[in-house]
Amino acid sequence: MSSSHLYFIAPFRTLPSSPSLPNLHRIPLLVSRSSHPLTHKALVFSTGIRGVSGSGRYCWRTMAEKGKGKVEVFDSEEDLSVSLGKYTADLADKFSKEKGSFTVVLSGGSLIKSLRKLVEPPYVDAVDWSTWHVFWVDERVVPKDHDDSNYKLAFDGFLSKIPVLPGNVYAINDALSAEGAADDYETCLKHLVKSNVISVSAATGFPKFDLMLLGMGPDGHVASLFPGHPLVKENEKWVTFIKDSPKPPPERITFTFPVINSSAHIALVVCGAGKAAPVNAALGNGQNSDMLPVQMVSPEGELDWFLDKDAASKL
Ligand SMILES: O=C1O[C@H](COP(=O)(O)O)[C@@H](O)[C@H](O)[C@H]1O
Repeated sequence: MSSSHLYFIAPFRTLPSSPSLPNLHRIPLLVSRSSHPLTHKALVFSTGIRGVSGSGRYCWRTMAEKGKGKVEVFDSEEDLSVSLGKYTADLADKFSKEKGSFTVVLSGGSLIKSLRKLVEPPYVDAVDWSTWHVFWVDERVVPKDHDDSNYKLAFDGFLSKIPVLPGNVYAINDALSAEGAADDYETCLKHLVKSNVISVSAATGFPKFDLMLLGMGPDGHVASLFPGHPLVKENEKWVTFIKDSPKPPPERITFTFPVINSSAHIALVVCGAGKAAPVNAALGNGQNSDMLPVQMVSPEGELDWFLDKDAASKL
């Protein structure tokens, strides 16, 4: 897709209501974006509940393969960040009202920049930050003040700008080895499960976080789970470590797929043409023999893709 192409499909309300719509994504593209009277920021592809997401936004809800989740494609990273801010704030509000807490898991990398709207009005003042419990899906084994630290990235770009309770921010212990830090983080999670801060999946017995905000690397890695690495198959540990990460720095700790996939909600946030190929591998119709880590993200809850148009350009 590109902005110069015709790629509007149909406003949601014009779609037939039958749940058996076959492969709507194959319907020829119909209307030029610029010529249509309604404004829209995104196309929404979904396997989920039918409905319009946001005012004036066209929704294309399909009955495509289950497990791929809802996909929103934004004109720009700026538009994506506006939507991601609202999505995160809405989920925080929902879980905080339901159970008095909101457990959110951050990635490193470009994800943190895409959370910038949360540190601006209205969210910075309106969100009840006291209910937030913040975790990392992966961390590099470096001191917390090191430029490679995912904690530092999140602190500088997000956490230092919101009144989250310091005791509710669960960074890894940077005084430990990779093995030690992974064990320590898993022990920390187990305590928080016991004290009911973190829920448990009835289906899997693994911790069930309210929201995981995942980025994806250009090779299709998520967290520190890299293509072809045996760690992608870890199915017992909650947190594990890697000492030969293909992306520097080599030593990291990471949540495992059983934990990632026990989440109530996962947002996969991907921007840039350099990531279009793995996005297409995950969401396109082609078959590939070796599953990329991003293709193994399949939560028991809801999966929402936030793509800018460059990341979606091969779909
Ligand atoms: O190394 C990492 O990379 C991924 C992707 O980062 P991005 O900058 O390409 O968005 C990130 O999600 C992960 O947390 C991080 O440790």
